[in-house]
Amino acid sequence: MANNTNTPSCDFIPSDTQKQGLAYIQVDNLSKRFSDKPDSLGLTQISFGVEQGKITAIIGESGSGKSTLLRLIYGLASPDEGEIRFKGWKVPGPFDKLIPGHEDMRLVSQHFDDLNTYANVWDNVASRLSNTNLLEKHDKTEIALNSLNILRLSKQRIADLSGGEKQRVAIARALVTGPQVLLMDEPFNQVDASFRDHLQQDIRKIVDEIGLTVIMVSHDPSEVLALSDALLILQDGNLMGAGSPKEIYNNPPNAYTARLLARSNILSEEEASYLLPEISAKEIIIHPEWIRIDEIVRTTTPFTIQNILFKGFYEEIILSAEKLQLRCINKMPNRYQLGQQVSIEVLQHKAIN
Ligand SMILES: Nc1ncnc2c1ncn2[C@@H]1O[C@H](COP(=O)(O)OP(=O)(O)OP(=O)(O)O)[C@@H](O)[C@H]1O
Repeated sequence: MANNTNTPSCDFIPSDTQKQGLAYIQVDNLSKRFSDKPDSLGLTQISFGVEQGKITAIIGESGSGKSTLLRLIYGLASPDEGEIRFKGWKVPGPFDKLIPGHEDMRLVSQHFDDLNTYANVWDNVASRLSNTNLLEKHDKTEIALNSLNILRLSKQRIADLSGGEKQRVAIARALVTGPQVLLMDEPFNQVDASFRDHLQQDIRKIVDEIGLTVIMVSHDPSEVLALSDALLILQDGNLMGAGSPKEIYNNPPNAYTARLLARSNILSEEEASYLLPEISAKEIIIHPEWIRIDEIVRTTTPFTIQNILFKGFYEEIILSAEKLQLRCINKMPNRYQLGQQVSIEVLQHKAIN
């Protein structure tokens, strides 16, 4: 579906020249403020590159600037400072074009605003294509519906579909014109857990088969860790981390990232001195699975099991000792009782200075 040429489409700024040696999508020193909302943090001096044919996920708390960043990449808003380049060319902003939005990209928004509720699935997707070649229009629509596994829903009205099915139509509608970049804002928001996995697998398959580049916004750590090739972590408009999910999860650059991805224990130096007296650092990150419970009490100041939360095949255990409280994972449910005293071993930690 995607067409991978290096020449600019008609989507370029006439005075611009193509810069060489940049990432497929290169964001440099990007800042955005909203004048009608002076207290809003917008985005502050963000720089990163996006690789072609990969899934990049932008994750952060609500209001951290995820959707703003996606809209800037697409060209629906213009930066106050910095620039965004796609294949070396500046992405035109809303004042550079009659219809904002880069021609080689498609944005699937959170609320399916794009779909015609009363038209059927086929027409919603086919209507993106011109009537100059009806056979080609038919084939492309069929391919797009097939790739999202919704060909069987062709005759159904959008109004009669589930949230997950609507999401599939919205993606098929975005892909039918063969964009090179697909931007998705919270794509799995309205999809329940069992359908989510299938949709994620379908998206991965499309990315691998046609070399599509995907940038998606999410606030769900399990989703981004499982699906993305690269992660961008946003907090209050600042880029707090960038890298592969494994790298960032196992070696979080800061406490915010660790809390967001792993619901980590973040200990102050004083708190940490109780557990890891040999470490001197401003903060110590300990993921819940980096703690091992030892039933034999080996110290004079043991931990007490305060709470045991049933999570299916594992338990989340809350431990406390003096002022310190820790969350850890127990993969052998029903082994411990509330109030039981235990020792713990910290298998791994990350010190932040
Ligand atoms: N058009 C706008 N005008 C004024 N303020 C805006 C506009 N768009 C976004 N903001 C503000 O910018 C900040 C970032 O918003 P944004 O929607 O990008 O965050 P987000 O991380 O996507 O949040 P959520 O997860 O809740 O969707 C917020 O304070 C928001 O109110």
